[in-house]
Amino acid sequence: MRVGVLISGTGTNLQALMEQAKRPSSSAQIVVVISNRPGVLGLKKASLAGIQTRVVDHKLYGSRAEFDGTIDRVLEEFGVELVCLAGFMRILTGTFVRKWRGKLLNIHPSLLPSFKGVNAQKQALQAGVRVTGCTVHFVAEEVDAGAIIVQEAVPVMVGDTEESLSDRIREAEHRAFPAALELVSSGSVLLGDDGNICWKSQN
Ligand SMILES: Nc1nc2ccc(CNc3ccc(C(=O)NCCCC(=O)O)cc3)cc2c(=O)[nH]1
Ligand SMILES: N[C@@H]1O[C@H](COP(=O)(O)O)[C@@H](O)[C@H]1O
Repeated sequence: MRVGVLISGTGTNLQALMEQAKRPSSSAQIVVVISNRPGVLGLKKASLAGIQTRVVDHKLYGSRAEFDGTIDRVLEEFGVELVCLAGFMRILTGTFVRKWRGKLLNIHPSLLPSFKGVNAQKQALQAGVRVTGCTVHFVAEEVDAGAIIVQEAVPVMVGDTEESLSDRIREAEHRAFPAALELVSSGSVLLGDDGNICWKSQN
């Protein structure tokens, strides 16, 4: 399946997805990486891997609709069938999310539905939970509320800072996101019409 990855920064999740897609057994082929910010490290990672990159700078657009419309045009240009949000930090419009329903995956650094939104790791520390983690989900219009595909638990250690916890969660992200990408690109998992996860029996 032809995959597009949207990034905004470092691209450590992108790196994990690219390594997964390179494996011979993978059903995914990453064909384009799009960043809403120019010059980020993730773009260099993609180029080093020989993957085409595009920058769609949200600051150059008068509206979210126009920004999303340009992203959509690039995805269509590359014949993308599945989109991964890997550290992508712009909220997408309902029109875009509806068009790509069931073809749009996001990674969030908490066990949803706990700790939605930005600074999820900080919310976990402030709540005093002993276990947090990461979630890969289908993107719905409501932020961080889509059907859950894969989760991985991560322990909170005594003395953890936002940084030490984020590093530990990110290691889990780099396992969870590639696993979810395979499940969806191989057709094992899809988003049902009722909005719930549907696991296709492979026999
Ligand atoms: N409609 C829809 N779109 C999304 C876009 C990105 C992400 C990634 N996770 C994100 C979750 C939250 C934010 C956020 O609140 N950023 C500050 C406002 C930035 C802005 O003004 O755009 C960004 C990405 C998830 C979603 C989602 O669940 N639904
Ligand atoms: N979605 C969130 O964006 C952060 C940065 O991701 P990356 O740019 O290192 O892939 C990660 O912590 C991820 O949970």
